[in-house]
Amino acid sequence: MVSTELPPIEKAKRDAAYACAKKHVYPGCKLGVGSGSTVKYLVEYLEHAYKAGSLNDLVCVPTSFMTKKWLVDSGLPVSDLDITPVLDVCIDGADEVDADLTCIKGGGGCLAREKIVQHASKKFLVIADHTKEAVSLGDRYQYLPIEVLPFASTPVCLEIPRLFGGTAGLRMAAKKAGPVITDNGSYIVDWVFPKQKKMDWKAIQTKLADTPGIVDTGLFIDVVDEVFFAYADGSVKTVVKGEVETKKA
Ligand SMILES: O=C(CO)[C@H](O)[C@H](O)COP(=O)(O)O
Repeated sequence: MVSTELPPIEKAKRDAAYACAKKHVYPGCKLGVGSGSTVKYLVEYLEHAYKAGSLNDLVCVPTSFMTKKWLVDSGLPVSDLDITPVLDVCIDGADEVDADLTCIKGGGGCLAREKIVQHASKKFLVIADHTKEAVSLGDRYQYLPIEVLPFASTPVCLEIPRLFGGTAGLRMAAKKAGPVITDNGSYIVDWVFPKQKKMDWKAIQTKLADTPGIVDTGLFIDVVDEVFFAYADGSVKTVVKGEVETKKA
């Protein structure tokens, strides 16, 4: 659809996004749209398909300020969960995906809204370049983003290492003095977890979700229906709960 030469990693992100959207987005689809640089290519695909008339009556529910702006700038129909509380499909990126399709998300700080939109969707699909593929979480990406109410941030930073080891600290802004503020007005605590082979992520998620002040974590467990991993050679592998299929893009 777009033939611009891209660096290999960007091309892989685009291949993953296009392959997923071609298979799963249809006219009238109520679509949750994730956040991050891979999702930017999903928005590019949607714009072209919508303007070409092949995605009539599409409705997009964004997971972040940034994605909403991309959708609006692309002329795509934008809604929210008050108007469109039940979605057909949600497509999002990830920071790492393990062999059980458990994901770490939140590198862009949008994890709470991403999880809410995912939960509102009948199907959840992940698009990723090959650098996100792992056997176990922590193989490539060493920290878990956690959204925290500002009032609770110091106790939470102390409690997480006490419970599970590692270190935890506030994510600091790059072009502002002080912490990153999420779209919900919260902080992000990045927990650098210990590099153990077997972490019980379900138990960790339960414990963290029970901790006062934690809004949510970037762990997405047992919610992924299909992952699209794209590689530098142009192939795209889809993984559906244990079943793998690889296609040339
Ligand atoms: O969870 C996210 C944002 O909160 C993103 O989906 C994740 O960080 C992947 O981003 P990218 O596609 O830029 O690598």
